[in-house]
Amino acid sequence: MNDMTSTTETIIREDDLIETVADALQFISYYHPMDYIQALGKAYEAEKGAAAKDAIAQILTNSRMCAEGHRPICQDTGIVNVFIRWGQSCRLQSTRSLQEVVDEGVRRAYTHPDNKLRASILADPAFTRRNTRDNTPCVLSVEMVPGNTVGIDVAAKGGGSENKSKFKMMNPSDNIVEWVVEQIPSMGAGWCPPGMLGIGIGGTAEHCMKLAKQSLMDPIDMAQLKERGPQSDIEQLRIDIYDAVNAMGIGAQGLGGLSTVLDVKILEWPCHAAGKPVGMIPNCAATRHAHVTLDGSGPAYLEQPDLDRWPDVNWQPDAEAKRVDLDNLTPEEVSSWEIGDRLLLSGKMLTGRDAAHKRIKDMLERGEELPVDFKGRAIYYVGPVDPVMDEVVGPAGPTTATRMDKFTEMMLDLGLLAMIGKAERGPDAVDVISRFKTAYLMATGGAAYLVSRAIKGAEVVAFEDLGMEAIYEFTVENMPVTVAVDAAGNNVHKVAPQEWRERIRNEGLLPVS
Ligand SMILES: O=C(O)C[C@H](O)C(=O)O
Repeated sequence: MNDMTSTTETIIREDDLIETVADALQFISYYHPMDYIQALGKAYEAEKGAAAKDAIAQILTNSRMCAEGHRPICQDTGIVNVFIRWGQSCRLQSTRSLQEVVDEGVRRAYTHPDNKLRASILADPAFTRRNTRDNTPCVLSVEMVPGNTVGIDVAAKGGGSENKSKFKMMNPSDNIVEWVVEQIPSMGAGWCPPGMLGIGIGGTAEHCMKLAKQSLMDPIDMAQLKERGPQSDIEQLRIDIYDAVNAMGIGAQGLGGLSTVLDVKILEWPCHAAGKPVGMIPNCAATRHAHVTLDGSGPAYLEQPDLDRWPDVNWQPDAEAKRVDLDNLTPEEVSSWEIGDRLLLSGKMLTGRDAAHKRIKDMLERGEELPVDFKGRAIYYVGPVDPVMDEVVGPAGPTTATRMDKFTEMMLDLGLLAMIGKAERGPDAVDVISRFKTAYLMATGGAAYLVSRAIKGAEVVAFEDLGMEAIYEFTVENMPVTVAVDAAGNNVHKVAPQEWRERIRNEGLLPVS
């Protein structure tokens, strides 16, 4: 009962809130929301770009594997965002703050022994960047509302998509569609399209960003909206942005294609006459959120989805893919690869991401000897989830390679032959790659559990204190990757979206919905 006039107090027990948050976070770590997975299934059917279709197939296959195996959809199990609508007749029975109680739920979820999730949260972000080890604290927003229930939205937001958030304090007459279209190229593919765009309009600088994030909690309904037609200016704006962004041809993982966004969500709030604040936050292929309601009767649990409703897509490696023996990799072989080539990697590779690269740089500057020899090796930009049961490693998909651009010359100077990550490389990194006649390969972001099946051995070889950011040596068997930058300096993320933008325009290919 959600009764404004109710005088009875509802007691929300601390344990019930903790259990509810923990259960919801475990649930969303392995079940995609049904609306997302079905919209992605439709995008798969409609997709005409072969590389983008292959990437979507990997994401769909990964999604089903995670739903069946109860393991995380993505190695980046996110920063927890919790939105609570607290009914004013409810009282939390606890001596701890609401933040502490919700964080206890986060802690319990992320350290669950059967499905341990990755701890990605670092305290002291500007300086020592210490991992808090249990993914706390979450980012909590509370709104007091009439009633005697507590509505909770939990989301686990990936870092790659959060990194691409945008904000502009617009002039009142500025055009929002034009601004969004201007931002999209600078977002690259690090936000793991196809996903959603959440947009907040109005309020103040900080409030429009919160609205943008909150809008992503709504289910995907663009197909229904287009079918029934817009009934408000905001709905028309959603459609205009959706069509304009998909016409850009960026496609899944930036590989060129018809589906870049599956939906555009907008929330608005009145604002000052002098401005028009607009915030935009993309959500990646690992879209994870759920809604639960507490009414004082005990913990709230989410209903298990019907796995038969997952699209029937079973990704298999391309029969034409080139097999690569990493243990005998030569500069000549690397130079022979061309953008778009599908490779199946076997043998040993090193891993390393942000913190490891920074430490290597610091050690080189101090003239210290590195603990690992990179000569002739391939490096995979990844921070895996810890293994459970008989796994050698948990889900281990790629992280955004662009963040490693500033270290690329240093690493290639150490003799590295190939890099594996996700999304595009910047122009400087592409120049360095072609100057050193090496290559950048991409794995599919959002297919972390599927990728981890190719990893047969994993051993930490340096910087163990960095946790998931340590340097591992992985032994892989037929790990699927695509050549994204070749030794000649060709760049798939530059040419493919261009080609698809023209095809969409010239052949009248309608963006899917
Ligand atoms: O942290 C990660 O593993 C990946 C990150 O979400 C990214 O997309 O770059």
